[in-house]
Amino acid sequence: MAPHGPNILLTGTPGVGKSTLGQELAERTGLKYINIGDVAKEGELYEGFDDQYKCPILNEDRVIDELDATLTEGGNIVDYHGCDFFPERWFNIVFVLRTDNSTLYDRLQGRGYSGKKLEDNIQCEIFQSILEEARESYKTEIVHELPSNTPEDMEENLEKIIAWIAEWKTKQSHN
Ligand SMILES: Nc1ncnc2c1ncn2[C@@H]1O[C@H](COP(=O)(O)OP(=O)(O)O)[C@@H](O)[C@H]1O
Repeated sequence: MAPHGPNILLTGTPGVGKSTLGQELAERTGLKYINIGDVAKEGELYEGFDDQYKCPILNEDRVIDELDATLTEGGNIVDYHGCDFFPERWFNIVFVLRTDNSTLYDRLQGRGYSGKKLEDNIQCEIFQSILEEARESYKTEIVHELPSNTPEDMEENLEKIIAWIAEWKTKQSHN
């Protein structure tokens, strides 16, 4: 039995609610919440700067090296707006959060996004780019979409994931 619990990936376009859900889920389950953006910032795991988006470029290999031991142990909730560079073996389940365009637009504007950055993120959601990325990177049966528009959605998502964790643990104890 894996004593630390499963590894869960929360992914989706920026602003869909990954960190809000992930932090609350960690509080309720005792799993460890890992925000890839924060890990990169703390360890300065970057390789250059993106002039168009005015943000540093993630050094994906260094992020993987930094987290591999923790993820191999299990019991983590990982939050990132991308999913194709993580080792497939890291995750037991992948949730792709989805938000309606107008709601996402308001959230990103509220966060100070504007111009091309705002439009590109809305397009990313319209084209369901992250959902496709997840389906290409993991077994489709472990990839699940979750609506993330309202506080009620968030509560339902929490309950759904907590129920899944309980089921996962039961299965582990029978192995
Ligand atoms: N299910 C939800 N219903 C309403 N507001 C939400 C929901 N999920 C997130 N939010 C709000 O949307 C904003 C972006 O959420 P955040 O968790 O930072 O997104 P992400 O981590 O995906 O970038 C925050 O202001 C948060 O309070």
